[in-house]
Amino acid sequence: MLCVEWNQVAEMCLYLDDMSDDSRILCLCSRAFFNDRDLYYLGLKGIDISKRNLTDYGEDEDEDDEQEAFEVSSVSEVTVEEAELDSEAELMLQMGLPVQFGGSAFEKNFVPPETCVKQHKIRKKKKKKTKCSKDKSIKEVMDNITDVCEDGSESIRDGCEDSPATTGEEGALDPTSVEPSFQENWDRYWNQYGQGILWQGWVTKHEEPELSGGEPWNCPTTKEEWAEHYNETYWHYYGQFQYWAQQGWTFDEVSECKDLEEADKIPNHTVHVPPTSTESIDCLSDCVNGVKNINLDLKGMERDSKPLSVIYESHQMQNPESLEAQCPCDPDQSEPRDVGSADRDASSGHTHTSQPAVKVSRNNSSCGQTPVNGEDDDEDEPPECRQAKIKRSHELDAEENPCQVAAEVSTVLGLKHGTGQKYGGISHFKHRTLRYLEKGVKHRSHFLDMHRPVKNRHIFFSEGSEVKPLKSKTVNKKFLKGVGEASSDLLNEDLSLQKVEESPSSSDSEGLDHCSISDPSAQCRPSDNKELLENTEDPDVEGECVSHDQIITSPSETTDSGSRRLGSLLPSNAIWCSDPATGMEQESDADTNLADTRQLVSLEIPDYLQAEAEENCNDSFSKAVDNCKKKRKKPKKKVQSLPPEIASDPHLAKYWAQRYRLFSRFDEGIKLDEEGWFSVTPEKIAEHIAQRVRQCIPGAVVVDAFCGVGGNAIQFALAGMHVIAVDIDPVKLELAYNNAMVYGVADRIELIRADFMGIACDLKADVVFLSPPWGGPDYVSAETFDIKTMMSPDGFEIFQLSQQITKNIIYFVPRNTDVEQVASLAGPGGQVEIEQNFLNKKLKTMTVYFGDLIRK
Ligand SMILES: C[S@@+](CC[C@H](N)C(=O)[O-])C[C@H]1O[C@@H](n2cnc3c(N)ncnc32)[C@H](O)[C@@H]1O
Repeated sequence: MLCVEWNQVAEMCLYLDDMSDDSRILCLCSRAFFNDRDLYYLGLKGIDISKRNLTDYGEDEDEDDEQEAFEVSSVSEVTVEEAELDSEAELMLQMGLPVQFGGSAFEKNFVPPETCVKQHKIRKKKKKKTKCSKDKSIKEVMDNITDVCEDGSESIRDGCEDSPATTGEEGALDPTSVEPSFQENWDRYWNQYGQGILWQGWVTKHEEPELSGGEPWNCPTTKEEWAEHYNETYWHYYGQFQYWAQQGWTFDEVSECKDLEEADKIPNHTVHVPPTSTESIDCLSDCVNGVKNINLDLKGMERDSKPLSVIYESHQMQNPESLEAQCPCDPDQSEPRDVGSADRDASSGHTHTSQPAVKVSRNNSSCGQTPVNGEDDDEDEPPECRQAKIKRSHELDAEENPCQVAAEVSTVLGLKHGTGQKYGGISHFKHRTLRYLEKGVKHRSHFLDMHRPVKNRHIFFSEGSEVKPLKSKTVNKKFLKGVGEASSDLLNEDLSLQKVEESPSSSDSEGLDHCSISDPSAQCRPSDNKELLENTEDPDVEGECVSHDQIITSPSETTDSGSRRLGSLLPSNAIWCSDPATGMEQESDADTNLADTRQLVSLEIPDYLQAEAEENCNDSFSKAVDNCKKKRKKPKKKVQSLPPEIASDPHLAKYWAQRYRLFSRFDEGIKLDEEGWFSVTPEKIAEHIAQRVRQCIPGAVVVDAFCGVGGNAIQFALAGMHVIAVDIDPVKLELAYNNAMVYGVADRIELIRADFMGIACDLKADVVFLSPPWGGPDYVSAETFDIKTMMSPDGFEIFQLSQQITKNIIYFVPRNTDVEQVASLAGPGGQVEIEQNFLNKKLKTMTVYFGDLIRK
């Protein structure tokens, strides 16, 4: 299985100068969706995947629909979820999250209609049991926070007064007992947005809804599905709303100046959803009744399903972000600014004589923008469905709205347009066009988490106007830090730590240079690459070539003497993740290299939560959590004993829960060091990349220039490729070898210990895969990631060297990478494919393909 879904969403053209093909870089934007919640659940529950039939979890099934797959998974695990809630709550505590955030509310609350009533009863019963102890502890926590608020600054107090969490005793855990203000807010939200959300979701699932049989909620064939859809959507949004409300977020009522985004949500149909109580929406009948009064404009529907033919054009947009800030839509700006004219002046005399651009301008009369065509009847259509207009070149300047194009691309597609230096001497792009290749991109995108910037003024799924924040960020930060500390305490207390043997070695020690890992007795394999390697002047590269029997090859070989021998090979920061049976083999300070570590964002925890959880602590909360732990009557159920290096570092605990997402065969002896935990490519994504290469260039020789612990190299090998895996760190090579053995592909991977920058020009291969360090965990907090300045080594240099090997290059980059910068790598007249990788509907990474690897 490659991925749940792959599709091309847009074609972006970036023009250097005029609109000629020679000056154009064609950038295909695609999306790949993966679903590995099953593996995550396994990690949470400590189920050994190697003992389970993978098809139970949809692994080998043909999954056409990610959501469907998830639902199946949810249904099959409902009872387990119920039974193991305590252990999950406990784990969430250990992972630095308050228990009420344990798993998304949607995932817990969603049940298919047929089991709705039953599950509701179970839930109630379960709640009775667990509510008492949990609510007590949460109440204590909240009381403590209130204390802090009362002692604190006014801003803190403001946050406390308005926060539902601080005023409601039970609201955090029990949807049926949330305080009235929350329920009222939710009802208002749902009444306002529910209709559009429901319809969007339906349209997204059914590209061309069949309406011959009537409205989906009335039609006998779709009625049930609609009810499920309603239930699922309602609970999903309810969970989201509750979560964000607890964080102090609010939403805006739609005012008269409603932008088209909102209008797009409800294209020409009116929906009336009566106020919904939590009880009523628990039942299927109510689900159906709740949407009885929808009147659908069939004409609007038909219009919406027209094929796409829209191209947005931007002109002379050197700084999209600053332009966005100056958008005429901004109420603070009295005069719309013709940004194009400024640039026009700068490039005086420039005329647009090349091929006419096709353009549609979005109309928003409330924002003072003039419709391009003067017709109003397009206004209610989503932009991707509106009629395309051919525009003469001279019209461009007067009618441009570059800020909207930038905003469109950034918010709809989730792509970042930065101002970073371009590759190959390109100063900037003067023209941009964007054409959607997929119908309903915008609608679909609403259901994806692309980490759009969330300012503390709006609830994240609303795009309304400004409101004041209700929460105090200070409180929240302290609160979360407190959680982090508490979790650390819990970990240290709960899990017996094994004594760690420290390695006496240093990173300067000799290491693997260029050996085939396939042959245990191998000496350096004479190969083209080897010969060339010997010429390098880099002392690291010239490290002595060692035979395989100098390397520890499996956990069982890690005897005392083995450890000592390993110690001479490995740097002092090596941390071995042993399997639970063998325990830890080696650990030391682990400080080095972390600055260059790429940290994969926790796969379930919101980014900002992670960041905040690492800030200063709140002692009150720590105490409360300790109390909670002491008062719990039930004996604790350990999910699985953690390796000591995980147990001793709460930051790693979240990665442990995700171990099967990194390596589904983790329990068979996979080993990682600390950096490995952070930086390995999740298996589903690595598998997908490898399969793409296999399809384009079967049997290719692939250079994995920064192989790390082998996440990608293994998948390339599994896909039938020969892999030359390079890493500067000998520890990584040891681990990569071990992991390749686990997957049975060690004989297809050549390991080279070297600085890729030093040996690149000497390597020969069909494909180069680049997954360099992303410069530390902070990459994700940057608005836009600059591959030149934020990567180490310099991302441009890496690419330039790779081009000397082959044109078929894959660049694995952060999700917030400046797309114009990566596009510039293709050069004028060139092409590139930028693939966004979504794990469980969350944008995680981007994979950029060059050469023959682009899917046309
Ligand atoms: C992000 S990790 C690669 C992860 C890998 N794709 C995986 O799935 O396991 C980056 C790796 O690059 C290595 N590295 C850093 N600088 C290097 C260089 N100049 N040459 C070769 N490897 C380097 C680091 O040791 C690290 O293991």
